[in-house]
Order: sequence, then structure tokens, then C-alpha cells
Amino acid sequence: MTQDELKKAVAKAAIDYIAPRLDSDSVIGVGTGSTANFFIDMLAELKNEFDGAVASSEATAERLKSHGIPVYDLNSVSGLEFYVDGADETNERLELIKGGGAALTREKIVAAVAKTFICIADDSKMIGILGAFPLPVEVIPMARSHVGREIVRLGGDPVYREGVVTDNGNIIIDVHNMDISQPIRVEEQLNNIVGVVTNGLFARRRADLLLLGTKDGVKTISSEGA
Ligand SMILES: O=C(CO)[C@H](O)[C@H](O)COP(=O)(O)O
Repeated sequence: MTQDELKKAVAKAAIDYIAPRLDSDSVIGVGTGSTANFFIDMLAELKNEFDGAVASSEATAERLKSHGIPVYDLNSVSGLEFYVDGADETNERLELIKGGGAALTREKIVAAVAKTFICIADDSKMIGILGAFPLPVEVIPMARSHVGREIVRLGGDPVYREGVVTDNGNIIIDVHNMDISQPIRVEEQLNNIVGVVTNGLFARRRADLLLLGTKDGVKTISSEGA
């Protein structure tokens, strides 16, 4: 199976999971990236069975709207039953690295609001210790050098992501070679640097459910007990 086939399979599994749990008032949080895009395209077929969506990026909002799915401002909804999104890495505890598409801050906000965060990923994303994928950090532009120096102090190698401006008007620094054996600690240390908006570690708010695409089918892993 190709990686795209695995992504489609987990997108379909997410649709199958949420479909019987939706009603006409449901608003769904929707993530960003190629796996999330497969989910959005399939969600279009269900559009008469829920109210609308909150998007984690401008790109996702555009794609949802192109299918005729209403997109709401997060401040105008009373809650989100589900948030469905991909990841750049996951471990077995369903702690994630996200932000390869630079949408990490809005993704983290939408995930924080949702009752159930469903992560959809192919099994190339499953890893023992997070950090092979460089950890994205969203930074206020004027703090770029300061944040870079502080990241070095914490043991990471900061690399400025050239040419990328986030939907919030900020920059991304990707942190290479960081020891992320204690994800909650690293998430907090990076967020404590002045000038950091947030970082792409989803450890405090990890996924509740992981639908992992493998060549033997989609595995469902719950954070309960993990
Ligand atoms: O965090 C993200 C975007 O900021 C994506 O979820 C992550 O990059 C995975 O993308 P893809 O589904 O294309 O592999």
C-alpha cells in the first residue's frame, strides 16, 4: 500500500467513527495537512448530517468551504465534539509532534477545546521517542534570535524555516537534535521562552484516539491506559 492509500484508509476510519455520533448541532474541529485533506474530502459527503466545522488553518477553511461545509469562528461555537487531525510523529502514549505545515498554534487551540481528539496517521509516523522529526516552534518575529539562543541552551539546534509566515503572522523555528524523552517537560520548557507562541509538542493535550494506518489495516489505539 502507498502512503496515500494508508492516509485515505485512516481518513475513512475517522469518518466511520464520527458519523454515527453526529447530530444536526455538531461542530467538528478539522486539522491541516495531506491526511486531514483526505478527511475533509470525505466529510463533504456527510455535510447534511452536522452543523459545520472549525478550521485549524486558512488552507483548511478554504478546502471546507469549497465543499460547501460551513466554517465557524471558534469564539462563536459552544464546544467541539471532535477534533480530527494528522501528525508528524506519534509515540505509543499518543503524544505528538505537529506543525510540519506550520499550523501548530491553531491546531493546539482547537485540540484544547475539543472533547475528543482523533489523530489520523500512517504507521511511518509511529516512533519510540519523539524527535526524529524536527520540532516546530512558532515565534514572534522580533524574538527570533533570542529564542534561538535559548533553544541552544536547552540542548537543541534551532533552524529558521525560511520564507514561512504562519496564519498568525509569525515565524517557525524547527528544533533539531532535541532530547524529547520527557515530552511534557520539553513542551513546558520551550513554551516558557519569552517570544515563543507555542511549540508543536502535543504532550499535555495528547490525542485521545489514534487511527494508525498499517498494511494490515487500521489499528485503533486509545490513550486510556497508554
Ligand atoms: O501538523 C500538521 C500541520 O501543521 C500536520 O498534521 C502534519 O504536518 C501532518 O501532515 P500530513 O498529514 O501531510 O503528513
